[in-house]
Amino acid sequence: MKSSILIIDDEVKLSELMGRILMLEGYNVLQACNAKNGMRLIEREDIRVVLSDVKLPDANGLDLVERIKKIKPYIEVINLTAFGSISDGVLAIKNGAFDYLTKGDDNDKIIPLVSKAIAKANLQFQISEIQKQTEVQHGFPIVLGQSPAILEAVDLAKKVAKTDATVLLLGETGTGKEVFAEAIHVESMRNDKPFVAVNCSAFSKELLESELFGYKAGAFTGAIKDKKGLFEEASGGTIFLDELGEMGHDLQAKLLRVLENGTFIKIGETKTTKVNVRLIAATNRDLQKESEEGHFRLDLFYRLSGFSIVLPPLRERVGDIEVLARHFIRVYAAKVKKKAPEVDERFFKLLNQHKWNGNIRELKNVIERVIILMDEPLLTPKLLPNEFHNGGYYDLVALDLNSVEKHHIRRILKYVKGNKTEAARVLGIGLATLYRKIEEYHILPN
Ligand SMILES: Nc1ncnc2c1ncn2[C@@H]1O[C@H](COP(=O)(O)OP(=O)(O)OP(=O)(O)O)[C@@H](O)[C@H]1O
Repeated sequence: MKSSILIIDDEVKLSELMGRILMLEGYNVLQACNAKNGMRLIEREDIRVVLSDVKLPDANGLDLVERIKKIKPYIEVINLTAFGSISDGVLAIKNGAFDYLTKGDDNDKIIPLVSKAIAKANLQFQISEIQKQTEVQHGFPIVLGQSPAILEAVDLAKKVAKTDATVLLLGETGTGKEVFAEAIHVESMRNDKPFVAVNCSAFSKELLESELFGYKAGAFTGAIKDKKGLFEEASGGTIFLDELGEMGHDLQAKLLRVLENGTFIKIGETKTTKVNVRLIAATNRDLQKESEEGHFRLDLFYRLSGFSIVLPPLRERVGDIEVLARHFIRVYAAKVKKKAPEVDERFFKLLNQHKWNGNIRELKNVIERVIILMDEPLLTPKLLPNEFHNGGYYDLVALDLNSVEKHHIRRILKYVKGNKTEAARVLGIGLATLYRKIEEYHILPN
């Protein structure tokens, strides 16, 4: 894409000549004969460099630098000063201009100077875009949405963030439990210390213990030197244990001890280690039921459930789907360096009707796919996968939710040629959850 340059000068002939020189260099050139028109163009157009005369009919070009930077800080301004007016040039740079050119005298300097200013402005523009995206990725602003259910969850989370209480986040897969956990950490007094997230289902039971609590050299074959566990890594900060329901009974006992008195014993060690870590746990399983059935320690369940926050599934916050979708559209369009597209209203209508079993993660993936597929700056329903359309996959099978889930898992397993790790990633669930569902639904290998 060509970079745009704006020339603000009431001397039309000179400005046209400069414009032609710059156009021949491949730039897109816009012109304004006074500050008012220039500012209007700056607001409306994607301009990176401004060449502005110092003596404009309605303003002083030196003061314009500040006004421009106020609305688009990445734009670089080059002031055009009258012959012999060094003081203007000095003042221009003092005011934040990139440089100055003496009118009629510096024609051979224009191109290299503009090219340097463009390079700097483009870099600043990219940085400001990245900052815009990361700004919303911390704390509660990231928890997008206005539905009563999510506002209530945010309110609870903000209140508990200021304390040191253990928090249990409950909600289906992809509802944003990890996003919430990090937001609680960011809003807490511990935010200058680490936030360590662990997905318990990603490790075997034995490995999980050594990951969390570490071991002493010689504790088992292969334990060549002492290893710090993630609890120690999170020292002073917060540890987030996702899919906690996957943890074995022995480890649950060890976790309870850390919660009760802040100590644990490393594998192969005899003395205790002390840690000061806040715990946030999450699960998409019914821990109360599992505790009553003996699959989860009741004492640990009581200890954890002191402060629980339920994250609503996306289908219960339909009003937020468009807000989230628009956010992901902006993020993914920027990622593939495309301009954020317009969106056909029917596109949102289909999104609102969808069941979203994979919740926000599913929505995010659908939007990423759509942005990759789009080849015009308009999102239409035809870019959405089959299951969004009448007569699509789910309508055809039209079965109860469990059958649809079973059918879908089978379909994905076939798609990834039986690779369970890949299937769990595509489905947006933990590996252990996938194994549990395969067993539950008696899904046979293809
Ligand atoms: N409010 C939000 N705004 C933007 N993105 C979000 C939001 N909530 C969740 N996401 C995105 O959705 C995806 C799923 O979120 P997250 O991992 O927090 O869910 P989860 O409930 O922990 O899922 P699981 O139970 O499967 O681990 C992530 O990619 C996350 O960035």
